Order: sequence, then C-alpha cells, then structure tokens
Amino acid sequence: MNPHLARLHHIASQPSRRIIGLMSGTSLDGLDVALCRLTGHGPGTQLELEQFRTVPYGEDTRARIRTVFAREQVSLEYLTLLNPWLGSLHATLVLDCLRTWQIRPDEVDLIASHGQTVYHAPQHQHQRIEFPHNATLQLGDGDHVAVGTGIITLSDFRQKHVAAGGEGAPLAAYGDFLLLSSPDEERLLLNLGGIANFTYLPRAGGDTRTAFSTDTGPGNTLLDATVRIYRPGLQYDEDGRLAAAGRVHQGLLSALLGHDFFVAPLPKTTGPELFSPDYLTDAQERSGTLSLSLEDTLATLAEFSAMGVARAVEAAFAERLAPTAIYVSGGGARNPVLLAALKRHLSHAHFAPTDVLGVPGDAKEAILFAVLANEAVAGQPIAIGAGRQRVPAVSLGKISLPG
Ligand SMILES: Nc1ncnc2c1ncn2[C@@H]1O[C@H](COP(=O)(O)OP(=O)(O)OP(=O)(O)O)[C@@H](O)[C@H]1O
Ligand SMILES: CC(=O)N[C@H]1[C@@H]2OC[C@@H](O2)[C@@H](O)[C@@H]1O[C@H](C)C(=O)O
Repeated sequence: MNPHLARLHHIASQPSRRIIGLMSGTSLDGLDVALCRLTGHGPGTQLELEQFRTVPYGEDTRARIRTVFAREQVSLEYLTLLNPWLGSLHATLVLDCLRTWQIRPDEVDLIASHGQTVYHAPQHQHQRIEFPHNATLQLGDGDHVAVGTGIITLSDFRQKHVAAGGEGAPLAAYGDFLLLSSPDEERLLLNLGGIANFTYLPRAGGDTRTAFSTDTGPGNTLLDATVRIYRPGLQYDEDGRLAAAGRVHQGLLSALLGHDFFVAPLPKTTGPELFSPDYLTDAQERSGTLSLSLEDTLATLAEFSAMGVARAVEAAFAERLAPTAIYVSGGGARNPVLLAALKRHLSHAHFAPTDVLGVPGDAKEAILFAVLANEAVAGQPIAIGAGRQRVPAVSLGKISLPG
C-alpha cells in the first residue's frame, strides 16, 4: 500500500485527529490558521481549538489576488501562475505558524485548506444559458500545500457541493450543525464577513432537515471597497467611525435594495462579483447620489448590509417566530454601526458573539473546514437540510498526498 494511504487509514481510524483549518476569505485580510483537535465525528464531534492566528497578507499578496479577484476578464496565464503560488504561500505560512507554536509537521494529521475564492458564479448570477449550472473557483492548489508542508491536505471543498446540486456555498451549515446545535434553543449563527450569511439550527434532536445556511448579501465588502476608493491607504472603516458620522440616505438605500437577489428564494449565495463598486455606482446614478459624502454613503451601506440580513431572516421565518438567539462572528461584528442597525431591524432577538459558545468568531470559518476534513476522512456524508433545496448530503474535499 502507498505509505501515505496507510497513514491516512491510520489517521481515519483514530478516536481523534489534529487538523489545521485554513481560510482566506473575501476580505483578503490574510490567512486564518486554526489548529484544531477534533474528537469523534458526526453530531458527537468535540472541538478543542489549540491555536489560532490570522497571518495578515502583505500588500503584494493582496494586489496579486485582486488582479483576478471577482473579475470577469483576466489573463489566463496570470490565473495559472497564481494557483500554485498561493498554494506554496499557504504552505509556507502554515510552517511559520507551526514553528511559532513549536509543533512539528509530523505532529499534525491533516490540513483542511479552503483556498482563495476568486470567482463565484451561481447560475442565478451568471445567467449564461449555455452553462445551466452553478460554478465556483478557489485557488491555492492542495498538492502544493501537501508537498510544501509534508502534511496530507484536503482542499477544494466546494466542488462536490456543486456537483451534488448546490451552489458551492455556504458550507457553514455543516460545521455549525455538528459543533453548535443545542438541545436548549434554536439558533441563528450570523457571519458578517465580506459577504454576510447565516445558518439556522433547529434544537439538537429536532428536525435536522430544517437546518440550512444562506448568504444574505454584502457584509463588509461594499463598505471596504468604498473606503478604499475614497481613502486610499485605509483597508476598512475602523470601528465604523466614518459611518457613525454619516446619515442614511433613503433614496440610495432603496436603489441598493432594488435587486432580484433580495427577493430570490433561500438558500442562495452571492459574492463581490455582484456586490462590487459598480453595483454602488449604478445605485448612486439611479438615486442621484453620486456626490453624497463618504460618511453618508458608508452609513447607507451599513444599513443596506443589515437590511439584507433582516430580509433574509424575514423570508426564512415568514410563517412563524424567528429564533431569538443570534450568535455573531466575522469582522463585521466589530463594526458598531452595522451591529446597531442589525439590532434595530431584528429587535426580537438577543445578540451574542459566537465566542460565548466556545468558538471564537475570527476562527470560526477556518474551524469549519477542519470539521469538514474530519468528516471526509472519519465520518459519513453529512445529512442535514434534506427538506431544503440545494443542501446536498455529501462528504467534501479532495485529498492531496505529500509524496
Ligand atoms: N474594528 C473593526 N471595525 C470595523 N470593521 C472591521 C473591524 N475589524 C474588522 N472589520 C471588518 O471585517 C472585515 C474582515 O472580516 P472577515 O475576516 O470576517 O472577512 P472574510 O472572512 O474575509 O469574509 P468572508 O466571510 O466573506 O469570506 C474587514 O475587511 C472589515 O470590513
Ligand atoms: C464562494 C465563497 O467563497 N463563499 C464564501 C463567502 O464568504 C462568506 C460567504 O461568501 C459564504 O457563502 C462563503 O464562505 C463560508 C465559509 C461558507 O461557505 O459558509
């Protein structure tokens, strides 16, 4: 037997595994590295987060990714070159973290690498009739991560979801369901990243077919892009200070909300391909607000993100009361203007950070991929959401051997 397959077999048969989850999200702020000890599998999975770090990307890395990120037209050569480069970069960053944590690579069982989404194309967004299916593309090839670190690597988690009829996202439902279901309450887990999404979890032991996750629209992506355009050098509106000094412009807000995405059935996904600076410019033109101040524009965009979340919650729970327990993660949880708007629109709910559930918000998505890898090698296809469209019961991820 191939010794790497023998090692994988051994890892899969152990009661617990040490897995590094890697996530690089749409905000391009850096690589999240979560060293997890996962015991068991399925709904009994236990998580111990041993270490976590976000390794910030340098300006050069961000610029390379932005050369292709969410763009319809790019150089095919550049894309081809970026794929192994990112994989090797991620391998190097993992080795740097392991050195800092004084852990040898052979003390880690698996890496679960999300890669970098560079283009997300659900059918409702690309609308090309010659391609009647969903598609999504993540770069940072798993073979490069495996060979570069010497650690068996699972990657490219989204393709199986698409192959089985999903949009390739959000995958959060699977990990949230395994780690965060509670017998005491039904929950919403709200992630405010570049794109905002939430997972609905019924009470543990309840009807698992009702669990699902959905994107709701922009989280921070338009806020960040606008700050970068008006204030080059700034990456985002720290603590929402600029937005707090502005006022919501109702005309611009209506124009922003006037897209079919906000009335499309749940679950649904989106990305910065749609919610780009052009989307804002178009709404500004239609509402005659091209010369609105930066502060008022940001205040309106924060309101827009919050209303996207509120509309999706209303749509999901049109016929009954929405869960009152909402746990928040993602960088947008640090934006007080966004949070205040959410609390206004979802006034029935109690908000708390996911940290109170033992899962630090900043690490949650990286942990999610470690959980998916754990299921792929030691578990079963994850059967949730069978009552909802596009939540396939599959195990996710491709396996790269280091030699
Ligand atoms: N102190 C802060 N004040 C305001 N906003 C903040 C603060 N800290 C982080 N953010 C916002 O959070 C963003 C990063 O969020 P996060 O890391 O959750 O995104 P991501 O994981 O890349 O996105 P996605 O989940 O869509 O892939 C920043 O770009 C910024 O907009
Ligand atoms: C295609 C893609 O990378 N989507 C991301 C993105 O970031 C947030 C939101 O849009 C979510 O749908 C997804 O990530 C999380 C981890 C998910 O799949 O659940």
